[in-house]
Amino acid sequence: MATEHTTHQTDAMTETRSTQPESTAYDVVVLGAGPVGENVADRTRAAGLTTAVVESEVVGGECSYWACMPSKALLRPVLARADARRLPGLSESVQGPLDAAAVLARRNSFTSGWKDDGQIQWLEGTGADLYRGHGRLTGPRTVTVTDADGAGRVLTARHAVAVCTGSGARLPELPGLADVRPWTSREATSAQTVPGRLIVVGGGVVATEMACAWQALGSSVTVLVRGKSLLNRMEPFAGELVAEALTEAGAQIRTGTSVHSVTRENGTVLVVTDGGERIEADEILFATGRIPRTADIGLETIGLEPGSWLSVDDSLQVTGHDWLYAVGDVNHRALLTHQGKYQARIAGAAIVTRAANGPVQAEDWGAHAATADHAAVPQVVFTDPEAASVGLSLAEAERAGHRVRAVDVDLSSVAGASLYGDGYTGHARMIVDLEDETIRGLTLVGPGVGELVHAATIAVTAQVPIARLWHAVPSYPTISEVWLRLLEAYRDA
Ligand SMILES: Cc1cc2nc3c(=O)[nH]c(=O)nc-3n(C[C@H](O)[C@H](O)[C@H](O)COP(=O)(O)OP(=O)(O)OC[C@H]3O[C@@H](n4cnc5c(N)ncnc54)[C@H](O)[C@@H]3O)c2cc1C
Ligand SMILES: NC(=O)c1ccc[n+]([C@@H]2O[C@H](COP(=O)([O-])OP(=O)(O)OC[C@H]3O[C@@H](n4cnc5c(N)ncnc54)[C@H](O)[C@@H]3O)[C@@H](O)[C@H]2O)c1
Repeated sequence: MATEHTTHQTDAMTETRSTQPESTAYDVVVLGAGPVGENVADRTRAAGLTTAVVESEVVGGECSYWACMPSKALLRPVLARADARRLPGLSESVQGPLDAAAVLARRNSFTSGWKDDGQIQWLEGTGADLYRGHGRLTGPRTVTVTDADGAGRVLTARHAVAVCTGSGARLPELPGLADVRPWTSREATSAQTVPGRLIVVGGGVVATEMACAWQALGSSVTVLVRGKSLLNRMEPFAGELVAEALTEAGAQIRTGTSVHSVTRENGTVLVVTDGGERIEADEILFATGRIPRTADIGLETIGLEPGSWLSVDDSLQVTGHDWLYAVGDVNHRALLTHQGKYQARIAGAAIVTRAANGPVQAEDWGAHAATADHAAVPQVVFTDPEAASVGLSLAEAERAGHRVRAVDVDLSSVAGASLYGDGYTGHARMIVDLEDETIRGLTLVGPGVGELVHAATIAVTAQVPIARLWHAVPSYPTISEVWLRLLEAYRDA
């Protein structure tokens, strides 16, 4: 790959030569090699733009090592056992505890022992140049990389810098919290032993998934939720059904409960709640949201606020800087790997088109607009039962001023669901826009529904009219027949 090495020193400056970092020019510099940075680089390289990628930890980012992959590796045996336990003839042989050591070992293999050789190989296959070290903007179009030995290197970008530095765990401000050595999502996904008792603080996705995993692996889990319910960004029945199942699995869920203080003595964690209750545990996980990894990336050198989420337009360009893109978690549009990778494809295409002075298709659903971020973000919560959604919930649709109707179906009425497992419990809600009779959102909760959500994503994204959906016939007897029940419920209401 052609790169242009420039030495900024003149002969008159030879005495400073040894202290000036070497400078290398690229078409594109990508800061952060998580799933999103990798995909931006893949797109710009595919179009022949020279591309540098800077990574301070491991290529593959949070998702591969401390988030999606290890968490789902922990949860998969939990969900498989729960499914098996719903089937007479099979349930008798899966009544015992999970082999936690084997589950943790399989999880370890999915993170390649937290080594990134495979991901580096993939990245190098794209033709991008990898720089290991901490990257900071040091002015417009300029990134300085400081490696582990403290040596600096300057990378300049002819066309674009893409900030893809992701997010980190947010901890509440509680006195002495650092001394407690709390778990964040990193420890919750990488722990090598099962704590006897685990307190989980938070009611979001990380809290519910990790409560489900560690309870099944043998911990006694207590979830402290400051609000009234779990998963409160989804339809209310999602949090209710997941809470019921977690409770049935043995976890304790305390809603309306905040941590007043937390200490650790002789290895034991003691939480005093705002109601004065004292709860002891061996570990405590704070699953209390995310902060952007922008505190130390030189934003101040280009007039932006360090530590802030980076606000972007639909082509992922940072407001006020035509050479700067912020893609993935760092822009706070949708903190999900698949959505960040979608943004990466859009941003990559926009960078390539602008570099060639081509026409930018920034209109809704155009090649250079991440419109789905507003209209059709899918998500699967891998708890037992799974909760899957795309688009707007009823509350979100109403808040946005859409004239909608919610259509509800009990999933146990679907033949495929009752075959899937005895006592199948689940629920579906479709949000129909009454202006054009298209679907604005769909939420499914129940065992195995995660694999169903993409059909809904297509329907929402393509704005398929209800009249046409009648011709999309689901196979009998699959859980997908919920679509028929939803259409019937809409027609007959
Ligand atoms: C426990 C957990 C489970 C999750 N499960 C799912 C799931 O099942 N499905 C899903 O879609 N999403 C899931 N997510 C969300 C998903 O992990 C993120 O949306 C995704 O990782 C974001 O990708 P990213 O590339 O934007 O950021 P990251 O994955 O955070 O990658 C950013 C990269 O930038 C690097 N970096 C940061 N600063 C610098 C710097 N100054 N210089 C050089 N490099 C730098 C970091 O080291 C890192 O490698 C989960 C999150 C958590 C916490
Ligand atoms: N399967 C998946 O798709 C998946 C899995 C895990 C995480 N993620 C993504 O990662 C992101 C982060 O997840 P998360 O669960 O950490 O964040 P979240 O924003 O989903 O949930 C945070 C929870 O912590 C609570 N909280 C915040 N501050 C608190 C405090 N001081 N005290 C008590 N409770 C507090 C909130 O009320 C909320 O219940 C999410 O946006 C999610 O999309 C996705």
